[in-house]
Amino acid sequence: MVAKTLLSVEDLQLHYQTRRGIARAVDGVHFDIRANEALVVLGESGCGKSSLAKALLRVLPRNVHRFSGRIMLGETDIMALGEEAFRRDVQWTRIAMVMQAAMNALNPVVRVGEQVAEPLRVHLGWSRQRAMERVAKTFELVGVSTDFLQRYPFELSGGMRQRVVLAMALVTEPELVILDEPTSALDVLTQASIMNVLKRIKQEQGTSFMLITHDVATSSEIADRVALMYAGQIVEVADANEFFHEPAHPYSQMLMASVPRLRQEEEPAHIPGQPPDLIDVPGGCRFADRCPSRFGRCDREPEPFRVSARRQVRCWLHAPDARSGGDA
Ligand SMILES: Nc1ncnc2c1ncn2[C@@H]1O[C@H](COP(=O)(O)OP(=O)(O)OP(=O)(O)O)[C@@H](O)[C@H]1O
Repeated sequence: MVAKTLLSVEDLQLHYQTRRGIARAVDGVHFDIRANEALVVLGESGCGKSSLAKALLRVLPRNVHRFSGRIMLGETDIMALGEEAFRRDVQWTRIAMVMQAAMNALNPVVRVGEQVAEPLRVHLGWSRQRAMERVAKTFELVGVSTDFLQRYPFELSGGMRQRVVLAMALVTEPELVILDEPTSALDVLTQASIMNVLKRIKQEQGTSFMLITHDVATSSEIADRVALMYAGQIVEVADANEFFHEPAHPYSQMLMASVPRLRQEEEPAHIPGQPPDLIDVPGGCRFADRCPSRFGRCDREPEPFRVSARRQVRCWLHAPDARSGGDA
């Protein structure tokens, strides 16, 4: 049976006003996430991954110039909700997030059990006792002994602190948990144990995850699907197996060729050039300057072409008429 679509995003835009001009951090993004699915969002630094996450949870800075598009969460059109309804019914309760470097942002003078209870107390208005019972259950879920409830953050290792912030995101039993670079500050063994925790939670709780990272190796651990971002847009979204073994977009292909592998004889490839400035994005395909397959059509901006039921590629090579010649 095909799982239901949990989140569906169409033409999402998040632009910032800056002194130099408008930064188009998220610029026409389309994708969906199914129930009990892990979508990994990959991309180079600065391509808009965190902005995409913040747009979904509506945690926006003051200098937003434009925030638009359509986001359906189940049957709810969450873009149509006013601030108060969004905060009450969606934020931290149906969609929760582990922000980048969250484990370093724990309050040093509050016991971790109390901190994890906060979303239940603040957003759901639960009593202290009821909240602490749920926190204890969530600690077990993420593999933290309940003896740690009374501890302060500085008494915990990095891996344990990361599990605590994960517990904070899971404690309200949200349908979607967004994780922004959840393991980048951790050693490889701790990273692997956190990924195992996520996999187990996904299996046991049916939670959907959107995991943001620039680390292809970590992402392959958990990904059911992969979305690759470039210059504020998703250039390819595909089932993980297809993405890792037969990437379709030229940028995806170059990215996969650049991943170092153990015992590899030849040097991993590198992608020449730089991503464009988001304040001054070129017309046409944003990857064209770095693309070895560039051709005539790339002067116009491609749309995301659906090449199969589960795969979209924003590249003219994959336009419906490209295989029959097009206007190349
Ligand atoms: N509040 C803001 N005001 C202006 N520009 C911003 C703001 N936040 C992010 N940006 C810019 O938007 C672009 C996308 O940033 P974002 O943090 O979303 O990218 P990212 O892919 O998550 O990067 P990283 O992997 O380094 O965290 C960058 O050019 C960044 O400088």
